[in-house]
Amino acid sequence: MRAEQGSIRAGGEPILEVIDLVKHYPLTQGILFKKQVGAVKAVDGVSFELAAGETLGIVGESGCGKSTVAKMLVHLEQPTSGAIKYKGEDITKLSGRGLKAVRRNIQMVFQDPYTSLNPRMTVGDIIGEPYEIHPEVAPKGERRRKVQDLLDVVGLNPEYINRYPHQFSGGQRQRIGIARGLALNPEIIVADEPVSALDVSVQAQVINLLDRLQAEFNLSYVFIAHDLSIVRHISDRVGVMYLGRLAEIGTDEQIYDHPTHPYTQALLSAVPVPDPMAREYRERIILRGDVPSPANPPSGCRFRTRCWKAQERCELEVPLLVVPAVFRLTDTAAAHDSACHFAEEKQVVPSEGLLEAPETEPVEPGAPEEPGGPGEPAAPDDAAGKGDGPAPPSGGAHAD
Ligand SMILES: Nc1ncnc2c1ncn2[C@@H]1O[C@H](COP(=O)(O)OP(=O)(O)OP(=O)(O)O)[C@@H](O)[C@H]1O
Repeated sequence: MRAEQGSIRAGGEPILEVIDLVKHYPLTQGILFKKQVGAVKAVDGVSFELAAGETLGIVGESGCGKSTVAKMLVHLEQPTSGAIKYKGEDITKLSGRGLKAVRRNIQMVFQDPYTSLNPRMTVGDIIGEPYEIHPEVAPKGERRRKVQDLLDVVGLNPEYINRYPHQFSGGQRQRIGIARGLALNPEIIVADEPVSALDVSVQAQVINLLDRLQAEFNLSYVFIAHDLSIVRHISDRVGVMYLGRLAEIGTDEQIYDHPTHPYTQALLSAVPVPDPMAREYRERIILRGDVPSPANPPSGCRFRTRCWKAQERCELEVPLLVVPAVFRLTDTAAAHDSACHFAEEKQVVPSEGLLEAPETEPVEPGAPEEPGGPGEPAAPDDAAGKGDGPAPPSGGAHAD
C-alpha cells in the first residue's frame, strides 16, 4: 500500500494516529529527597499516521528516541503528553478492559532474539503465553494446535513446540518472537530493530517473512531501524528522526531519491553502495560534532549544531514538519514534509535500486530459507547466531 502524499498523513484511512507525542524522563538529584533538575527529552513532539496494511519505517541514530516511540505505541511507556489514536480512540487515556482489548491489537517484536525469549520456557509456552491474558483468543484445549499453526506460519517445524530457545539459531529465534507477536491476531505490529542483532545473511530472510505475513494477515507495521537500506526494502513511507523529533517524512522514493533535509542527506551519504560505479558518484557528507544531549537540546532546529547550512534563523525558530514553501506549489517528489528552514533537494546516491537490501536473493515461499541439517536443533554455532538452523525435515517452508 502506498501513501499518496509524502507527509505525516497516511494515504488511506489511518488505523493509528500519533499526535504530538512527548516523553520526558525526569533527571533527579538527591538520595532521600529527590529533586527534579531537568529532563531527558527522549521524544519531543512526534506526529505521524499509519494506514491499514501500510509499513512506516522510522530511522535515526542511536538515542534519537525510536525505541521510546515504539514502547509508547504498545503501552510499555506512558507518554508525558500527546495522543495515540487507534481507530480514532486515544489509547493513552484507556485503562482496564478497554486498554486490554486495544493492546491485543498492537503487538511488538523486539530487537534481540537472544535476550527477549525466556530461556527456561519452551517455545510452545513462549508463543502461547499471551493466551493466558487473552484466553478468549484460544481456549485451553486449542492452544497447542494454535501454537503449532503459528510455528508453521513463520516457517518453523511445528514439532519443535517443546524445544527451548537455545536450541534455535538467531534467525529462528526471531521467527519465534514474530510468532508470539502474531498469537493474538493483531492488526498492528511494532517491530523495534527486528533484524539488527542478526547475521546479514539472515536479515533478508526475516524481512521477507515479515513482508509475506503482512500480505497474508493485512498487518500494518511500524518498522524501526537505524539502517536506511533495510527500511527502504520494507517501507511504504519512511520517517527520519533526530534528537526526539521527526526531521523528514515521505514515501520511500521521496526520502531516498529526493531528500530535502540535510540530516537525511547525511544519513543517506553513509549508506554502503554496492555498485563501485555508483559509489564514485556518491557524495559523502561528514557531519561535524556529536549528537547533542537530549537533556539539553539546541534551541530552534535541533540539527543546527551539526548542519553545514545553519544560519541565525535556525537558532531562533523551530522548523515545522511541513512541505517547505519552495516546493509547495511544485508537483515534484521534493514536495514532502521536511523540518528545515533551508530545505533543498539533493540526490545523494545516484540511480534507483542501489539501496535495496543486497544481502541475499529473495526466498521463494516453500523453499527452505535457512540452511542446515534436517530435523536437528541448531548447533552451538547457530545458537550463537553465527549460522542458520537446520533444513526442514518435511521439505516445506520451515526454516528450522
Ligand atoms: N528509562 C529511561 N530513563 C532515562 N532516559 C531514558 C530512558 N529510556 C531512554 N532514555 C533516553 O532517551 C533517549 C532516547 O532513547 P531511545 O532508546 O528511545 O533511543 P533509540 O533511538 O531507540 O536508540 P537505540 O537505537 O540505541 O535504542 C536516549 O538519550 C536514552 O538515553
